[in-house]
Order: sequence, then C-alpha cells, then structure tokens
Amino acid sequence: MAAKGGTRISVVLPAQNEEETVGEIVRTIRRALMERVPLVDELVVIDSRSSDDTALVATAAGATVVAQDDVLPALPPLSGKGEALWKSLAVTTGDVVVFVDADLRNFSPHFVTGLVGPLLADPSLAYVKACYDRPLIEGGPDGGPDGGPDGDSGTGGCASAPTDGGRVTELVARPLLNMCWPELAGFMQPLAGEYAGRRSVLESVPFVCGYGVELGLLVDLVEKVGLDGIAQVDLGIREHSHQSTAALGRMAAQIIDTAWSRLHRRGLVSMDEPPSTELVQFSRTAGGYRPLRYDAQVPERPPMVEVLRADPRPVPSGEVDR
Ligand SMILES: O=c1ccn([C@@H]2O[C@H](COP(=O)(O)OP(=O)(O)O)[C@@H](O)[C@H]2O)c(=O)[nH]1
Ligand SMILES: O=C(O)[C@@H](COP(=O)(O)O)O[C@H]1O[C@H](CO)[C@@H](O)[C@H](O)[C@H]1O
Repeated sequence: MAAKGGTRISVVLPAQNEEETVGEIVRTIRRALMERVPLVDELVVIDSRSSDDTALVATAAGATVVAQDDVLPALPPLSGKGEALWKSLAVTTGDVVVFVDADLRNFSPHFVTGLVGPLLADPSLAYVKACYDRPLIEGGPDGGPDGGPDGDSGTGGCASAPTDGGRVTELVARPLLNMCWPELAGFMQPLAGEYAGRRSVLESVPFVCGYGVELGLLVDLVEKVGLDGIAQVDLGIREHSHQSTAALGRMAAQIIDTAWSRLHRRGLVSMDEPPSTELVQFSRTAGGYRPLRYDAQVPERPPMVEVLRADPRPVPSGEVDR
C-alpha cells in the first residue's frame, strides 16, 4: 500500500451479458481491494448493451454501473468492446486504469494487484499486460467452443490442455504480430483482456471499437512509449466463457482489419486496393448452406484527450463517484 501513495486506481469491467460472472468478480474486488485493503478507489462496470441482468447484478454486488450509450451522448453511439473501454475513460477518475473482462470464471484479486504493482513500483512503465495459461473450458454456459449461439455441436464440460484457449491469439494475432511487429513477439498473451495503464497514456491513443482494441492498443502504445514502457506479468491461469468458433471468426476479422489499418499508417501496405471488409460465413440449411454476411470493418475512437478538450469530462447524472 505504501507504493500506492496518492495514486488513484480505477478498475473497469466491460460487460455484455455477463450476469453469471460479473457479480462474483465485483464482490471479490470490493471485499479484498476496497474494504479490506483500500487499494482500488473506483470500480466501474460498463454495461455494453446487455440484454440480461448484468447491470442489476453488478449494482447489487457494489459496482458503479454505467450504460455505454449514456456516456458522451453527443457522439453517435458505436458498438463493441473497445467502445466500452474507451467510454470508461470519460467516466472514471483513476490515475491508473485496470481493465478486467467480466466473464472470468477463476477471478482472484491478484489479477488486479499483479497488474497495478509494476505501475506503482516503476514510474517509467506506462502499460502492463497480463499473461497466463488459457485452458479451453469446453461446454461452458454458452455452450463453449462450437456450442455457442451459432448452433454448432457442443462438447462435454471439462477443461482441455492449459494452452488450448486463446484460439484467436494462437491462430491469428500471434502469427500477425510475429510477421509484422516482431518487436512484439515477446508478448505471450497479446489479446489478454486484463491489462492496466496510466490514464495519461490511455487517453492519448485511439481505441478500436470492437475486438481489435487489444491489438490496436499494443501496437499504438509500443510506438508511443517504446517496448521498455510496457511490461507483462504472469498471473498463472485464466478461465473465461468461450465463444463459438464462428464468433471467433468474426473477432479474427476485426483483428485483421485493425492490423491492416496499422500497417497502412506505417506505410507498409497501400490502400490503392483496400481489403474487403465483408466477412461471409455459412450456416447449414435444409437445402444446403446460407451465406451470412458480416461487416468486419471496425471504427475507432480518437484519443480521449482530444474529445475531453472539446467537452470537459461529462458525467451521467450522479452515476459515478468523483
Ligand atoms: O460489445 C462488447 C463485447 C464484449 N464485451 C465484454 O468484453 C469482455 C471480453 O469479451 P468476450 O468475452 O466476448 O471475448 P472473449 O473473451 O470470448 O474473447 C467481456 O467481459 C464482454 O462482456 C463488451 O463489453 N462489449
Ligand atoms: O485470445 C483469444 O484468442 C480470444 C478467445 O479466447 P478463447 O479461445 O475463447 O479462450 O480472447 C481474447 O481476445 C479478445 C480480442 O482481443 C479480447 O477482447 C478478450 O478479452 C480475450 O479473452
């Protein structure tokens, strides 16, 4: 706690339909890191257009809940995880902001303390990424891999090898980063959903609105603060709810779109022939297959500092402790 000093710490959980898990994560943070040890000053759940009781459960557990579309209402609302994370910057006050997914099934306080510690101990650090083993918990609540809403066949409810999870990391993000940003090859979990940063730095970079947010932040931040400004911390094992393979295919498309935009900014690819932004997947029908078309292009938000300069920190009425 001595290292905390006067540093304010905000923990943000982006949550879309996480009523099953968000409550336990919030209660654990409140009990261990706000009541027993006053390390965390602010705990905010960004309700990202949930259709379940996420907001109710998170509020009852003790979080400040802010609806994503209530933040910066003068701006056209956008969707996606990155939108939720970007908007959290406008409704939190911490000098350090910690992001934790709301679907973790083995959350423990060390997910927060492990990320905050390096930032409190080393002022030269700007950003800390988690790394961990990622077992694939099959047959989870949303059916787990291939058992999700896309109706693929689900499988039994047991964990697989410790590194079978992180499918988009292993099949898309890691090869992409090794080929195009070899200086980032040392990050074991580049798409990890748990990370922390100094507000001053987080507010100075754009946020990709969808699932490209982690890759976009990593690439943009290493350019801004250098590799020495970013650390990674081993948090052991991370278990979370899994999406279907088709859903991860759509996630992968957003990540590839994000990588392409960064390669273009670095002049490594030309936009004379921009890539298509349509992803076609297929669904089995009685008579064969039906094409399902998705827009894989993800918009991004500008650095929050530019927006707040124009519109000082707007707070939804009475929803966030100042
Ligand atoms: O539009 C969205 C999509 C996801 N999420 C949250 O972002 C975190 C990671 O998303 P998800 O679990 O879908 O990704 P995965 O971990 O399966 O890759 C979870 O807490 C989601 O509830 C969100 O707030 N808004
Ligand atoms: O790392 C990955 O491959 C994906 C999917 O993980 P699983 O195969 O379901 O364990 O999960 C991550 O990717 C998302 C996109 O960056 C992040 O937003 C999630 O927080 C993270 O869990």
